[in-house]
Amino acid sequence: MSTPTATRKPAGRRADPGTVKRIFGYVFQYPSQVCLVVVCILISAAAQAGSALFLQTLIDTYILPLIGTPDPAWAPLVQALMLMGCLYGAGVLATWLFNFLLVGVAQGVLKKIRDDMFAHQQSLPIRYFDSHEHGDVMSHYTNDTDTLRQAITQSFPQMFSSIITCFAAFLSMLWLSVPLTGFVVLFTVMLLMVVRGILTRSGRFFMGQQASLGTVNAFVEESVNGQKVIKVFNHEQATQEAFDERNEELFGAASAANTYGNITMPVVLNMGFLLYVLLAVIGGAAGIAGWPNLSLSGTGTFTLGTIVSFLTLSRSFTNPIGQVSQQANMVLMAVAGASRIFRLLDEPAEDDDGTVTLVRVELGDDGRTMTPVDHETGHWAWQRAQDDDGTQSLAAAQGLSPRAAEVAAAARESAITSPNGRLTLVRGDVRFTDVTFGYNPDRPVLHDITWFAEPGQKIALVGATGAGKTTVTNLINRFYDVQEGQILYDGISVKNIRKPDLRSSLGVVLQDVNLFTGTVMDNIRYGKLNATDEECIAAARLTNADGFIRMLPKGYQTMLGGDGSGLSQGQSQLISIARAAVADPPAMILDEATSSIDTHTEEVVQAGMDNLMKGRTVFVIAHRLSTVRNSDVIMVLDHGRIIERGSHEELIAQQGTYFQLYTGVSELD
Ligand SMILES: Nc1ncnc2c1ncn2[C@@H]1O[C@H](COP(=O)(O)OP(=O)(O)OP(=O)(O)O)[C@@H](O)[C@H]1O
Repeated sequence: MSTPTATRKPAGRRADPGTVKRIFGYVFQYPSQVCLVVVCILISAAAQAGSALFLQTLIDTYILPLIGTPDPAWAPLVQALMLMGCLYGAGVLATWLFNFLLVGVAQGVLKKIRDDMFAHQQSLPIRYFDSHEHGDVMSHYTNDTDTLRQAITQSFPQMFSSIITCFAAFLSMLWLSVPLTGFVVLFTVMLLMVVRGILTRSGRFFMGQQASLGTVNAFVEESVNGQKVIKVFNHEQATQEAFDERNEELFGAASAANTYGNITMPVVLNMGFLLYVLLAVIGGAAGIAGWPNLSLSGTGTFTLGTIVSFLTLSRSFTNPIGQVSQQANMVLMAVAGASRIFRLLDEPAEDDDGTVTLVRVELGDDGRTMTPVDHETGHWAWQRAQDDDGTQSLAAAQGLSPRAAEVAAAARESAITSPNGRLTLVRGDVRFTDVTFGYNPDRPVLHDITWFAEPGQKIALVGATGAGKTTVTNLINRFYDVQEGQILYDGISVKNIRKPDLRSSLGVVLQDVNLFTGTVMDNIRYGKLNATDEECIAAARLTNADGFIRMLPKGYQTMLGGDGSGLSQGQSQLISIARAAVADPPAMILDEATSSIDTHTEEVVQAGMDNLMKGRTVFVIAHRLSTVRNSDVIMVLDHGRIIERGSHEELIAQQGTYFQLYTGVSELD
């Protein structure tokens, strides 16, 4: 099946509204920890402001009176210092505790998000994977979640803590002098305007940075997978250039975002120093002139203690603004990452309106009575839901074209249904009527296809590359749904069969073998998770995989890498055939399943397959026409249309396209 990268969607570049709310939705799943964190942050901020405020008393009440005193009493000063130490200690302890708690909360949130993402990913339709770059999807689990971790452990708490500290410092400053506080506030408003200007510019670059990171990831993943092809075609240079282009884009977005991000703190710090100097001058002058301080604590004059304390508080007031703006950059980045994560989570899951399920049945002597059972019997049946009187599951005549209605009636006629009408024996009777389909609805790939497979037949689909053979099988197992026409499976519209049941009735072996990390035995057992070792070995024997598996260093216990490393392509294919065989499904789709197996082995495997599929329907797609000779029906597809249909002998006798292809007069093009 072709999945051209060009059709894949680029990553989104704008954060979605409501993202922060959703992040907090996850965070508040840990209510007690979050409450404790808030309390600790409050304690830490109060300790900071309290100790700064205490400086005034310390200087004016405990230190200045001692200056010039011949026999100073140190005890009160020591007590005051100890009190201040306790204040600092409480602050440090609270800060440590909330940081400690946040690590647990953040990791819990990330685990939950990864779980949700992976679970949702399993429910997404094939269309999603066909249209999104795989590396980009993967970067949701790495880069995007990492930015979120930073936001939860650092940015959000620090922002909250900064706001509280700021507020506490503000009240404390009012306590010391209202006019000086007014001056600080005015100065801060100016500072905020500068910071806002910087942040507005950096915000959009952070989203771009996350999206570019996804693109770079996707490209690296694609190049690692395609390393051999790159080398064979000497495309190292071109690949390098393509990578540089993407890397350059990432560099641009990241530099822009971080340049703006990184200048915020220095700007705030330097303006803070300026304020510090201005306050020291104004406070000092006011003190010398003896101006009233007009404080909330009662009007007095500016003492040395007041000025020192006020200066410290002014730092506690402006520094958090710098921290907030610094963290705001991180938050913007996290929101960008989280937006991408939530976009994946919001992708509509594969819909499934099917109600008909697949059950194993014991078949009565009359050939019609069916009793659902748990064990293997070699017979399956489609079971209608309790509330389905047949109009939902069986192909209803209404809304169908006359031809489709006729086919549906004929299919119903030939279906073997239990006396109570709830069970229909699975026989592998598949009928396509007037099916038109395009991956993009505007560009049909299959045009008005009508064909049928009788139970137990081996149906071969042949035709040029891109003719639509794989697409036909994609429609049978409902990776995609038809836009027009109907597909019946034992007289039941495939749309009415629950997708998992439909798919477990169809064993699929693809040309692109995907093995998973694990032993050979595990990989075969993937076809049926509760299969015993004996069943797996029997399946391997049947498909002729047993011989080479026993030659492997540890036989069935040999570990395989996810890419089937250590095996030849043909051997990987044999394992995937054994995997399908162990599932023992009622019908099978073999899409170029034996293309990498030598002709001799293929004959043996084919014999095993024929054995396995006796009495069941098999759909075979093969370019090697010798392998489809013994099919009951061969259909020749050309540009999405069936142009010939018949047995090998019939088609040869017709001397049409198949004859030309078979005899080599014409090539598949
Ligand atoms: N996921 C997809 N998205 C969009 N177009 C697709 C997709 N898969 C296949 N196509 C297009 O549909 C057409 C039929 O493809 P299909 O894979 O069915 O051909 P095929 O006959 O199986 O070819 P081959 O013998 O090369 O496997 C092609 O033009 C192909 O480009």
